[in-house]
Amino acid sequence: MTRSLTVRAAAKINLHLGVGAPREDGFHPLDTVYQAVSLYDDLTAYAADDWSLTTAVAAHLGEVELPAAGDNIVDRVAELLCARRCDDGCRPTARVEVSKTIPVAGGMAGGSADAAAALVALDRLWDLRTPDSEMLALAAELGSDVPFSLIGGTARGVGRGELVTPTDDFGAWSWVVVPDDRGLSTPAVFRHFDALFPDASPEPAPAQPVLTALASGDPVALAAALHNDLEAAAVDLRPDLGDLLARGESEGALRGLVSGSGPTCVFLCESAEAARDVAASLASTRPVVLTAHGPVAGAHVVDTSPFPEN
Ligand SMILES: C[C@](O)(CO)[C@H](O)COP(=O)(O)OP(=O)(O)OC[C@H]1O[C@@H](n2ccc(N)nc2=O)[C@H](O)[C@@H]1O
Ligand SMILES: Nc1ncnc2c1ncn2[C@@H]1O[C@H](COP(=O)(O)OP(=O)(O)OP(=O)(O)O)[C@@H](O)[C@H]1O
Repeated sequence: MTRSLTVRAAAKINLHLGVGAPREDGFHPLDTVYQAVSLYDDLTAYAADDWSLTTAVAAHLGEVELPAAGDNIVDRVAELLCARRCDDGCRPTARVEVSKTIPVAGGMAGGSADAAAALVALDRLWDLRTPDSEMLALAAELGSDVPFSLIGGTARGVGRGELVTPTDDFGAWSWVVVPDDRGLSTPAVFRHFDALFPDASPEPAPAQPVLTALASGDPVALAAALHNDLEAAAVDLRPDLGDLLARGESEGALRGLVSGSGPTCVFLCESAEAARDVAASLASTRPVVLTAHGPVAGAHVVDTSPFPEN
């Protein structure tokens, strides 16, 4: 029987996204608070003699183009892990299948989740035993959100978002998630932020109000503290998002927020029941409305077949 393992990785919401003026390397300094929420991609890696990758996107997310095998972030993970952790001259071999339910190009770190899942799965399949600190460093090379996708839960991110520290979170938070059938490009949203705010401070807005609200466990306090500096840029590029945010709040959400660089909009609700009610109301005019809860775990193994214990 072929050895295989499946790793699951979650989407993220930025509860706080403070963005400073761009650094010399073009990246923006961030002070952000990530929360992993219960929308997942599953990645299964099978032992094989060659390298192959297939992706499948959940039907409800519509017709979306993902980069072809060879250009996918999962290919980059395999190359990087092999180059840094395998013997000279080795090449990546595995058959990898990615099954996506995280909206694509939606501001919920779908590609980053797949990268984190691939790091965990291939490290285990190839028995590399990469230390956690090196896994986090490799994750940071792959993308600013990837270290958070590894650790999950609720965490503060600084630097360009890649320097993550778990934070206290005493709540069980209920979300409505409204994806959009047209993605927004993350670099384009950051560029639009620069155009709208040419005098932005180099120091991003501090995350303290959200950290305090998380420690209270009170949804009303968290709703008041939610903050996203990219929201104005995303809404300026896509004014319909502003209408959606207002509508969710009028239907009973405590607060609507663009997720990261958008265009997915998320709505914090008082309870799971309230989230179901808001979702049902929004579903009368939107093709896809989901509910989710957070925080949930980072990239973790959910199935092995048969796989020797170390
Ligand atoms: C918007 C967020 O999702 C919030 O968590 C992230 O900042 C984006 O994270 P990501 O998609 O993992 O981003 P990366 O793959 O590292 O970078 C993609 C592009 O986004 C822009 N970028 C990203 C992160 C950052 N701190 N400043 C930036 O300006 C840059 O144009 C970069 O070329
Ligand atoms: N495995 C993958 N899954 C999804 N997108 C991928 C993958 N590999 C590469 N991409 C590409 O990466 C880009 C960003 O997609 P992704 O779904 O990560 O967006 P996002 O959620 O907005 O990211 P973030 O919130 O981290 O900025 C898209 O152009 C997408 O086609």
